[in-house]
Amino acid sequence: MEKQQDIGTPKISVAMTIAGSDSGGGAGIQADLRTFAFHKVHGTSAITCITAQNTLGVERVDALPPESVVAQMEAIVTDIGVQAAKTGMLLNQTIIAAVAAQVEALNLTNLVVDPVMVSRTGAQLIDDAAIATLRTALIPHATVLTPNRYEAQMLGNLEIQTLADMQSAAQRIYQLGAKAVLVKGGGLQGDLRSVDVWFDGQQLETLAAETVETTNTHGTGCTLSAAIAANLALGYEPLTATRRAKEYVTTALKYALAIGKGQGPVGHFFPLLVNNSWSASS
Ligand SMILES: Nc1ncnc2c1ncn2[C@@H]1O[C@H](COP(=O)(O)OP(=O)(O)OP(=O)(O)O)[C@@H](O)[C@H]1O
Ligand SMILES: Cc1ncc(COP(=O)(O)O)c(N)n1
Repeated sequence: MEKQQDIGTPKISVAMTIAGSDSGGGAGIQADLRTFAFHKVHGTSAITCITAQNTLGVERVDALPPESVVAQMEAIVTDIGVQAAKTGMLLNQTIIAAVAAQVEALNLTNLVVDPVMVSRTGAQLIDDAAIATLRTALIPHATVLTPNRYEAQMLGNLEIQTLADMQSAAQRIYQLGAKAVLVKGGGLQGDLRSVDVWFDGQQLETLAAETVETTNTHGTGCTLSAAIAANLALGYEPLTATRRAKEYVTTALKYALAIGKGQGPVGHFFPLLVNNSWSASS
């Protein structure tokens, strides 16, 4: 018998998401793992809570015990190892405190913190005690912190209407200790919806993209932070990782999925479209 040729084992980067499950598959863990897969990064997950959710909204949320979240992180990092991680919906103060302590204990360095506190429509998702712990215990560990308009208003303690307001917010929030802050424009009006502002203590950058006219925007924030983490895992510098992630989100928004009766999710796998159809048959 002929000897099988050794083709070797290709190396793959690994990323971890610490976030909630979205039963509708549009945001949370599901969006993060699809984003990692698109970037050819192996995705691992520490689940914080289970949401009963669809394109119309969240019906119910069940938290996992903080010990479970911490154990998932430990199981992943001590065996497989990760080159980058992101946090999404952490839900309550005890989970936030436990995740922050574990980030420190496991010495996670490339960390994207998506401070899921207020929805794009302005509804507060976590209580004040949880926000306080996020601010003091987790945010200082962030390589990139990605608040949306309302989260930035809360963290920066100011109103945001204009590009100048976004710039002030990024500079103020930077004082909380993240290495870089990206204030996202999705919750603003007109073309500011597709503009984000970056501040890393030195560079103040405006990241602008084409505005996509769609109501199917569910999961854009999760997808952006997961794509930043994927690009960090691939070895890109934080600002480059963020620019690449923004390009990905913009294209995914162009191919957003018109499913459900509400806001459909972005189309993570647009390169798989054939003749503008998702149908598997030719
Ligand atoms: N209509 C749009 N066209 C292009 N880019 C957009 C649009 N809406 C949002 N974005 C971009 O999507 C990313 C996510 O921003 P957004 O402010 O929507 O975050 P979020 O509120 O956390 O997300 P979500 O809407 O999923 O809760 C940002 O880079 C933002 O600029
Ligand atoms: C489980 C879970 N996590 C996060 C979000 C917010 O998602 P996004 O801000 O990307 O719409 C969500 N709706 N559900």
